[in-house]
Amino acid sequence: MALADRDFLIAPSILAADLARLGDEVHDVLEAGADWVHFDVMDNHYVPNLTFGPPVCKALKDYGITAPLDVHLMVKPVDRLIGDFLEAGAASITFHPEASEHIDRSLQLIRDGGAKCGLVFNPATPLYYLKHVLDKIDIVLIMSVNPGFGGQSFIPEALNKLREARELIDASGQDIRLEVDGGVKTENIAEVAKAGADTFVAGSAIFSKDDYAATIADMRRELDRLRSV
Ligand SMILES: O=C(CO)[C@H](O)[C@H](O)COP(=O)(O)O
Repeated sequence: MALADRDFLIAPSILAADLARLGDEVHDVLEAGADWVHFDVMDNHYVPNLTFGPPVCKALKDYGITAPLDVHLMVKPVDRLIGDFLEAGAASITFHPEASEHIDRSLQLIRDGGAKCGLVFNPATPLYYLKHVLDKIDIVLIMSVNPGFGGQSFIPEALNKLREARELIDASGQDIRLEVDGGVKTENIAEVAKAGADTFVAGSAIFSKDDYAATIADMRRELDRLRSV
């Protein structure tokens, strides 16, 4: 899809929010203009960190959050958490192909539960699996850091991966979002969009600032500027 026609979404990662005030933080960032809420699930097994699970996702729904909750599973095994996240109100669930015993089955479980599904690729994981499931996914998520921690620097090689994924998606003719996660900020968002991304996860770049609305507006200005060139 041509850059000018792309609909860009900003998905703040709650990993960087003040977790003691999570409901308010998510409310505030949505009021500030965010589109999705990115929900990083880490299990201290697939990645060396531990975050939150389905009860926290449900608590956000119960708090009144209606924006899509974009659940990124950094867990192994994958399947046994899918049902609980579907029940908790996840709008989309993505997982790492190498963490799933049966990729097609995991995708099917998510779709059967009515959520959007997708695959996540770490910086050194090839897009190899993609071609077999392009007609069955809604999201491709490219990690631009090694998963497990917020606040890391963007790995430049991810730009090549984004270009490659964009070509595959466009050639497939499918309606698939190309999401990017890790080290995305106002200063690099245009370059990342130019490489093909349309959905931007940003944690520390947004939550470390006092004014979320100004930060998100700055990001959108960068994206608009790129679109108008
Ligand atoms: O999935 C993640 C780490 O595994 C985070 O979502 C990601 O790193 C975003 O944080 P930041 O914008 O601070 O880099």
